[in-house]
Amino acid sequence: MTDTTADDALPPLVGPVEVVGTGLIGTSIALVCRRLGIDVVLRDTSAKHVRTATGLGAGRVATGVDRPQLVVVAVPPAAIAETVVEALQRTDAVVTDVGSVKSAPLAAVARQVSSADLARYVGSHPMAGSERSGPLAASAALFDGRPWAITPHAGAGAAAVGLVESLVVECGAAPLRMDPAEHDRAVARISHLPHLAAVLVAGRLAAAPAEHLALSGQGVRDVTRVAASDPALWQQILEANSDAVLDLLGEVRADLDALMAAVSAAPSGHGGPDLVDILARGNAGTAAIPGKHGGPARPTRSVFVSVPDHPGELARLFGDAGEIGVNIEDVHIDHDPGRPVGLTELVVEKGRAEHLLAALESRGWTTHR
Ligand SMILES: NC(=O)c1ccc[n+]([C@@H]2O[C@H](COP(=O)([O-])OP(=O)(O)OC[C@H]3O[C@@H](n4cnc5c(N)ncnc54)[C@H](O)[C@@H]3O)[C@@H](O)[C@H]2O)c1
Ligand SMILES: O=C(O)C(=O)C[C@]1(C(=O)O)C=C[C@@H](O)C=C1
Repeated sequence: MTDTTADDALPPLVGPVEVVGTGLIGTSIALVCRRLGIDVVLRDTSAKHVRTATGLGAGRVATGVDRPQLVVVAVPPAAIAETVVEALQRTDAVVTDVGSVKSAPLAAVARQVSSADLARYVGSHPMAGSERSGPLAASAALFDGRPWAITPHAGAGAAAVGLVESLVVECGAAPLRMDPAEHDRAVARISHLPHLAAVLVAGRLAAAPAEHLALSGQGVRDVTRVAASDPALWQQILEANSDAVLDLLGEVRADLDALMAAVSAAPSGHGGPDLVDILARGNAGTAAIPGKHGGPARPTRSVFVSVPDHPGELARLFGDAGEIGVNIEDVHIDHDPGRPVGLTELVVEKGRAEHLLAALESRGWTTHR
């Protein structure tokens, strides 16, 4: 894997950019391009999605005479290869796709186009998204600071690779060049297995007694968020990467057996050494996840603030944090049923938390230490 990039050496993205698939990812990319003043043309098998995306200001409906500089294919995984082939044959543009799996679509495209056309195709994959689908979930800020894999094949043209990297940089993401097969093994571990773990945990909730669910706190929400994603999309992702996913599931099956043995061996339910080793391995895994901006994760601390449930109060809290000079790394908002306040958790750099607490209190905010 290579961290790129010398921005000034990249070919400029001037457009038009054609986006095929105006869902969450396609419309988000289109919004970024429009913000840069680039002409964006939109295509989708769903006329409703194109209408919604144009209504959001993401671009205009494609015509028969557009000459795109770049085509971005943002359709579901099973439709990627045929859509990339169609774009390579219909235009003379550079073509990228944003699909979650890279090797299988590349192999299918390579079987169907000439090597000259294949040189204009460069796969990519933004590591940003949501459990929501469709254009209404889109945001121009979706890719800010996120990794975005670029997975050129051996015959890809240098200018085509550079143009795709320009798109990634313009979207505010961090480009990482990777071999397609290595990419697929990586996402099996850092995206597909976590998704399946969330699904298994959330599946245990589906028919749970109401009095169990009434106790739900942040832990279960943190672990299950992505399980709310579109099952049809994820079926296609997992089928396209089944070998790498199955290898990991086999390892997890062995881990589960070890975990069950450790729990049952624990003296009077208090956890013996094996159990604590397994739990500590989880600590090591979470510590290994790089921080939002790459490199090791910076230690953070949560600052809890009560926010009155009135229009403008959250904006005032964020404005105050900005004036105090503390960067908010993440935010969670919990509503207290029956009370006109929300509990807002601001995740900030650990060393800045005390300063933020004191400064917010001096401005009249109710904090929880
Ligand atoms: N959802 C995520 O978090 C995420 C993140 C990174 C990459 N991806 C990848 O991006 C791609 C799009 O995912 P999404 O979340 O935006 O899905 P989405 O369902 O929000 O959007 C997909 C869009 O493609 C359209 N479409 C379907 N078949 C088409 C076809 N043959 N031609 C033209 N349009 C077609 C649909 O109508 C829809 O508007 C997928 O390949 C997915 O693997 C998703
Ligand atoms: O944040 C989320 O909701 C996601 O699931 C995003 C996520 C991921 O696993 O990180 C999911 C699938 C995509 O291929 C890329 C990104």
